[in-house]
Amino acid sequence: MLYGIKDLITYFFGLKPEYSSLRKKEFWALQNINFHIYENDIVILAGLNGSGKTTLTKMLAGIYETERGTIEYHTKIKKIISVFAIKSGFNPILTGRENVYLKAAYYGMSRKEIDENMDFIISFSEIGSFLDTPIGKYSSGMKTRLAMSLVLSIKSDILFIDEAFSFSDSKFKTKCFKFLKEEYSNKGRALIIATHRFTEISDLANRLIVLEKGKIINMTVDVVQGIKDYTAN
Ligand SMILES: Nc1ncnc2c1ncn2[C@@H]1O[C@H](COP(=O)(O)OP(=O)(O)OP(=O)(O)O)[C@@H](O)[C@H]1O
Repeated sequence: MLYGIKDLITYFFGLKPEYSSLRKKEFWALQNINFHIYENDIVILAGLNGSGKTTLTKMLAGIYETERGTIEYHTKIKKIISVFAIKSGFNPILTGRENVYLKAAYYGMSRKEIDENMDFIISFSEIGSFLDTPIGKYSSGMKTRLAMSLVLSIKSDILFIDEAFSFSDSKFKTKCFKFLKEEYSNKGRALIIATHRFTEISDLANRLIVLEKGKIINMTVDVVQGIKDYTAN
């Protein structure tokens, strides 16, 4: 916390903190990371708790800045959507429908865009008449369904998903994976999923990146073998 305050003060005066070495108790959350994401890539980010998946995803999505090194986008990218804590941002006293408008605004969507996407969201989520029920009465899985249907309705060039399927039933998960494959494997877009449930999505991905203590320890196009090696170790 002390370092954070010191750094904030430094930033406040328009400077960037530069340290030649780590301060006491600091460590690199990510180090020597180097890879490309291509059009039509569906990449699984795997790794143990604390290996750096979320940090990397947030950096790629532009939420965290890099302290060293660069992230370059070579193609024209109009929309990047990143999904962390899929169920967050819902207001329990508003209905599902009202919450869709609220949450979609966080993703930068206009009212017109949401109106256009609403039919898809209703049919994909399959929550039926619950759409006009306060979301506080929803189960965790129903909230996930609604939030995920909203995300999938948005035509993003790059989609980052961090552990978003935990509360979904297997039927909905399968439907999402099928949709993601159709949408992200051949339309010039890209999908990056950080997950511990990679066996469920091994068919979906064309690349696997395994992180350990902030470093890439395996990067392979043989996703099935990569997952076998990862789980064996
Ligand atoms: N805001 C933060 N401040 C300080 N350290 C952080 C912060 N966010 C993450 N870390 C640290 O960075 C490391 C990587 O965390 P990260 O959340 O990226 O791991 P992860 O692979 O996504 O883990 P999990 O599988 O548990 O979600 C961890 O040691 C974590 O404690």
